[in-house]
Amino acid sequence: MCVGLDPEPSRFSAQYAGMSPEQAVRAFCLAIIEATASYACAFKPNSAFFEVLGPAGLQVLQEVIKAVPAHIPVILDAKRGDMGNTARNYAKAVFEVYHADAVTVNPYQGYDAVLPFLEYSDKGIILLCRTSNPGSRDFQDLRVQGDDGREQPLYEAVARRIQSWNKDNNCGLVVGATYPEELRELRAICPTMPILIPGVGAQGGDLKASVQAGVDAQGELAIISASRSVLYASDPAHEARELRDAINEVRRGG
Ligand SMILES: O=C(O)c1cc(=O)[nH]c(=O)n1[C@@H]1O[C@H](COP(=O)(O)O)[C@@H](O)[C@H]1O
Repeated sequence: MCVGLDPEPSRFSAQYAGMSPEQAVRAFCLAIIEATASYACAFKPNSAFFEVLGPAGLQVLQEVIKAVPAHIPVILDAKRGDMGNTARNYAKAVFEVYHADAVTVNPYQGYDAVLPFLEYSDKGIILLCRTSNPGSRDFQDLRVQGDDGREQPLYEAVARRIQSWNKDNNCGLVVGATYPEELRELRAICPTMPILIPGVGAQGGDLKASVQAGVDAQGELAIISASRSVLYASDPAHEARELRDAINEVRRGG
């Protein structure tokens, strides 16, 4: 169970009223980390919610990442993707300025655009494959000829190609919980890759189907991520524990 940190001050409770947006976001995120850390396998701050605060937001993002206990990985959700020297700067920013342990990357620009991230061989590079939103069908479902010569949806071709990029065993996939059938296919194509699975909770993804389809043969490596359903619950710690327990029950065959 990964807690997504997507802080929206307009949704905060009254205790944060009177603070500046950046103070409120800092205090809110630190409180969420403290309340949920014992149930979380990872935290996933989404950079948009910090960038929107202006320069102070980037400072807050740094502080929030630092506040996560050292044994829990931080996935910076920034969905980066650009060519050569730009990608090098994005990768350096993510890993050397913000000190994230992993990052979400858009693979659409191809290998050379992802390589600057992959070269951080001790960091996680989690590549968008089958995203959770309804519009993911627009391009990701298009039929293409894959490396194996077979016609297949683009998301499958992406997953197969990423297998060949995974020389340092540091790649993962993003597959939405809203598409459990596709998740099952992708787990079969990538049996040993971690899969980040957002879309449970607010987006209505099927938790049981996603866990069953997303885990590897040992019942591991499915990172089920929820943001709003945990952050804005009346008791985030309770919500996080319930989600963690529900995931583990399915892993045990429940
Ligand atoms: O990369 C992601 O994390 C991501 C991929 C995807 O396909 N769908 C998706 O919702 N996300 C992110 O996961 C979070 C979902 O938030 P909730 O719907 O509130 O749980 C947001 O930060 C999204 O940007």
